[in-house]
Amino acid sequence: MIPRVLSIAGSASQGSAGIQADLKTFEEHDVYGMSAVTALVANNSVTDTGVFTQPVGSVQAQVHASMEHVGADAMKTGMLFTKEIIEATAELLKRYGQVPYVLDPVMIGKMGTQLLKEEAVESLKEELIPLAEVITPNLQEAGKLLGRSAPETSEEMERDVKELHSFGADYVLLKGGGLSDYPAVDLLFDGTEVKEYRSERIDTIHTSGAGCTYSASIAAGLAKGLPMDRAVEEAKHFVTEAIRHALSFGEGIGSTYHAAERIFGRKK
Ligand SMILES: Nc1ncnc2c1ncn2[C@@H]1O[C@H](COP(=O)(O)OP(=O)(O)O)[C@@H](O)[C@H]1O
Ligand SMILES: Cc1ncc(COP(=O)(O)O)c(N)n1
Repeated sequence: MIPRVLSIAGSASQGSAGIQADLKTFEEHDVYGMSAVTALVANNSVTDTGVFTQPVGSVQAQVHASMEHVGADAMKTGMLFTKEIIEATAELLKRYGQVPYVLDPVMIGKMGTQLLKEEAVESLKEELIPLAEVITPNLQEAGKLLGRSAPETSEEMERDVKELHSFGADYVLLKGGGLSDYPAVDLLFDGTEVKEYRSERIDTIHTSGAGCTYSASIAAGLAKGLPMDRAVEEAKHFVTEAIRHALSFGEGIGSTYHAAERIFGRKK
């Protein structure tokens, strides 16, 4: 049977991130993608209230529908926005989530939109992180979870990836995309050993959806039965090509190109 992956996340109407990035990424990995939408994010220059949260019952109904009709080999969560949705998601994962679970602790979008309420950070830490096989914070998210400023050097990244492991996920993947003076280095910690995933830094501002694409790609790899280090390695190649061939539509931060690896291959 085709591997199946469910993403519980927000809709990013402009197509680069969130559920849209997840489903495009799942398709590129030949896995069957499903979604439970937590909120619709439609920020633009015309409206200033661009986040439309789903009621908890809607998120529950979507997960029940996909799990009862299809089932899943892996799950991922992205934008969860409220404490109530986080609590409901934790219940759903306990009921259905006996499969690898990738938690992307989405907090702030690249355009500056708040994607997790401040008062929900503690619930994320207490209720969801202990259920995760892997969490994939960026530098700012790592700082927020640890209650201090974001790491600014590779030494601080190494310190933080180790501390984050005590929150209860099996693995922590700390993404170093935000360290602009360094190559794009991410650190994976399993409680014993820190493993490094490195690519060259691509000179672009168009990285919207990079984190979503990376975590969705990891979830797809795990659904196919890859061990964590291989799933991350494959996903790192996938997201690097998606950034290399990012799409600029002329306004603001453009989109990672989810089909890049299929169309252009991997740069040697
Ligand atoms: N300019 C870049 N060139 C190459 N890789 C990058 C670049 N920016 C980010 N990455 C990589 O993209 C992935 C997503 O990371 P990051 O942008 O830090 O996450 P997020 O989108 O959650 O903020 C990581 O593997 C990171 O190293
Ligand atoms: C609905 C939604 N979810 C997540 C992100 C984060 O995107 P990124 O992968 O660029 O951090 C986003 N911008 N919108």
